[in-house]
Amino acid sequence: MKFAVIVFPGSNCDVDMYHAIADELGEEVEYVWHDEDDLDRFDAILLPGGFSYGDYLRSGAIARFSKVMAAVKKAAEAGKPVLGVCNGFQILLEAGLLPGAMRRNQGLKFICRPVQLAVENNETMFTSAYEKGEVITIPIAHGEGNYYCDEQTLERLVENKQIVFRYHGENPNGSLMDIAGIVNERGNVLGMMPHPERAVDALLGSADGLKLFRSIVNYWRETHVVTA
Ligand SMILES: NC(=O)CC[C@H](N)C(=O)O
Repeated sequence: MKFAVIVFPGSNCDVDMYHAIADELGEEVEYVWHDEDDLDRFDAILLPGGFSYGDYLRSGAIARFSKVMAAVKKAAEAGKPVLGVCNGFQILLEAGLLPGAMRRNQGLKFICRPVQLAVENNETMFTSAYEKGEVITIPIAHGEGNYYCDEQTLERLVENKQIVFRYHGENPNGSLMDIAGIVNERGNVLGMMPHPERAVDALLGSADGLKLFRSIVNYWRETHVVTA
């Protein structure tokens, strides 16, 4: 299975993402610069965190016009797994690949620390290796993670089980319904504020993020590898 890590000017979690896939997961991975327009050779697309274009206007608001985003849309339409973490999530929202928007954190401060998440939906291609309701520890690092959407959208998210991760115990940024991560209706595009790529080894304080990447590989094998 081959992963793409999309790199924008200002990305800063691309190396961690690459490390998680290459060294911890043991799968093929390649960096892809934002001005590429063909992602057909990849099976899954990863949009890492950072400060693309310096977070000017709003986080992700400029990156979504990058050439590569048309190819990300195409991959999403083809049903390939697309994961956006933190700034990657913000870009997916700005690009309209996920519903809703991000506001500044309620306390108006950048927050960088581990938080607890509850796995709300473990029936996605990103979460099948978790138990339903499992509480996991994953670090956050953002200034704009206060997820917001209108009432109708929220109802739809709940009805379709699109809320995948919720903050557990304490909500660090004021997001609606403690939302930490959502998928699109089809279930193949996941955006999340916490950083699973920073939680792939007990040495880093948690390895809980690894199951997310394993779920993607399991999904891909189930759908692509033919066994006798
Ligand atoms: N780690 C990140 O991706 C940061 C995202 C974005 N720049 C923010 O502060 O909200």
